[in-house]
This record gives sequence, structure tokens and C-alpha cells, in this order.
Amino acid sequence: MFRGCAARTRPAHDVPHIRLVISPYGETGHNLPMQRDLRLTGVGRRYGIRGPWVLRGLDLALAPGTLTRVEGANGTGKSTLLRLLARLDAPTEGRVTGRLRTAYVPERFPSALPFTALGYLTHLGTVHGLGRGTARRAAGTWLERFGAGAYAGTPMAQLSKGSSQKVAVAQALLGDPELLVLDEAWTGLDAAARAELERAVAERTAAGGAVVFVDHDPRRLAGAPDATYAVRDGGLKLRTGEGSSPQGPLTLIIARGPAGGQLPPEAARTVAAAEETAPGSHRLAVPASHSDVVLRALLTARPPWHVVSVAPPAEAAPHPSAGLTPSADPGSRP
Ligand SMILES: Nc1ncnc2c1ncn2[C@@H]1O[C@H](COP(=O)(O)OP(=O)(O)OP(=O)(O)O)[C@@H](O)[C@H]1O
Repeated sequence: MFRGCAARTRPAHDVPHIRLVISPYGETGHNLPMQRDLRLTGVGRRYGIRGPWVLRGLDLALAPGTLTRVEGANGTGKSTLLRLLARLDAPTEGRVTGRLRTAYVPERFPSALPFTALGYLTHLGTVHGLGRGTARRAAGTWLERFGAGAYAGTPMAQLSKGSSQKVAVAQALLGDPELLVLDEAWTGLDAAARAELERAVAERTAAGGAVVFVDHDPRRLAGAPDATYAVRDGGLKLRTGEGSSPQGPLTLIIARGPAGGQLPPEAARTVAAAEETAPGSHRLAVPASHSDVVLRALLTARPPWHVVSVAPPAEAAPHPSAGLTPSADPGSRP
């Protein structure tokens, strides 16, 4: 429950490029839903008094639990927009409202920091408001998840580009942010870490966080975004219809629940297509990046659902959503 006190911003000493908003909730508040949307109203940004407008007249709201993709050609202003959303930068005109606990992964992460990977993440965890022991455990867990556990004791300055990018994404996820802003965060990660970051994004939105990302690979989280915006000519265009969110690999889940029962909300808003093939028997097509989240939602429902089978996407197989009913309009997701 939001307690009505404003979050405070504290500079993260010796930690450039990171903006941390200290939670008023303490350690137990990290999975609380956001109080409100983050909203841009009539936002414009230009660099220098007489510089050309990079962005102008932008209106955008990011709701809790939604995934938003931002795309556009090089130099159109995507990073500028993401920095405004993360509130690392202020608009030249217009307003940004909504104070959310925000984490940001920049395009280029400064790795020459006087810490080991674990020391750096632990330090950041304490700045996020975690106790030192909790921060250290969370840091270790995220390093393991991204396949960087072996580098925990390595000085940041000695990490390879990809390994320091793993630390960059770990720092962002450490504090269970209400708003996660990812600017080409997958760049430089190996295949396993790329998949893990997609899973982490799915977990964040399932927990009620908003996630906004830029990535030049159209397959990134394909089929999962609730909205895709193109930055063009200084404006923001909502892409709708054919090709707005390219369909990515889908996992097919067969599950049984109560006859006539609704899917658990987390599963309902994540599936790409669903069909009740017999009373209580459901066939679900789920963006592959989100299958773990849907399975967890089914298995932890009250009463739990019975998962009959899970078929991972196979390139040669017919599209598993064939014959299934598309899920509700993604725009209706919370
Ligand atoms: N700090 C800055 N000072 C001056 N100009 C800037 C600054 N940051 C960005 N710009 C300019 O703003 C424009 C948009 O840059 P931005 O980095 O937001 O684009 P982008 O869409 O993210 O590009 P890319 O896809 O290449 O990463 C560019 O013309 C860039 O030169």
C-alpha cells in the first residue's frame, strides 16, 4: 500500500550514470505496485538554446505492468526520450510527472569503477535501501542468473565488455524498480544472458513494474510489448496493426484449471492466444520470453492449475497460435 510520502532522490556517490530513488517503504516495499503512471505532457527537448528540437510535443503515459518498445532510426532521439523517462534529463519544455523508483541501463556503461563486480552491486543495493547482507545476496543471485558468478570478485575495470554489461543489467534489476528503462541493454550480452534479461523483463512487468526499452533487433521481446512507438521527425507515433509488434517465438502450454474458470490475471495478460479446448482445459500460446512467468502464475494460482505439457518454440513447427483465439487487446492490459 502506498503510504503517501514522497520518494527522495539521493545521489549515488562514485556511481555515475545511475539515478536512484530511495524507496519510502524500506526493504519490504520493493514489489509494491506503482502509485501512478509516469507521464510526459507536451514534452520537448533540444540541446543548447538555439539547437534544433530533437523531440517536441510528446505526450506519453507508461502504466504499471506494461512493456513499451521505442524504435526509430539512428539519431532520431530514442536515447534522449529514455533519459527523460528515467528523469536523468529534464525537458526543455513540457512536463514529466510521476515519481517512480527507477533503474536505467545506458547504452554505454562506465566499467572503470573502483569496485569488484560484487562490491559494486552490493554498494548499489545498499543505496537502493537494502541491508548490506540482503544486498550482497541479491547481487550474487543476479550475477549467477546472468552467468557472471565467476567474476564476482573481479575488479570492474578488468571485466570484458560483455561481462560489465551483465553487471549493468544486474544493477538495474537489483532494486526491483517500478520503472525499468533499457537503452540497448542487450548489446554485448551472450545468448544465455540475452534470454535471461528477457525473462527478467517479463518478471518485472508481471510484478507490476513498467518497462520501456530500445533495441535495434526487431526480434527482441517480439510479440510481448503492450505498445510500440516510433520516434520520427521529433514526434512519437504509436504503431498499430500489422507489424506493430512482430510475432516472436511462442511456447505452447497445455494446462488444466477449474472448469469455466478464468486464467490467473498474470497469465491472462501475458498470453498471445488462448483456447479452452474442453471444460477447464486450456491451450495457451505465450511469447517464449514470458513462458516462465505464465507457468509460475498457473502453478501458484489458488487453486493451482495443472500444467499438462510445455512445448518450446521450434522453428520448423507450424506456428503454435494457429487456430487459437488472440488474447484480449493488449491495450486493455493494466
Ligand atoms: N548531450 C547532447 N548534446 C548535444 N546533442 C545531443 C546530446 N545528446 C544527443 N544529442 C543529439 O540529439 C540527437 C538524438 O540523439 P539520440 O542519442 O537521442 O538518438 P538515438 O535515436 O538514441 O540514436 P542511436 O540510435 O544512434 O542511439 C542527435 O542528433 C544527437 O547528436
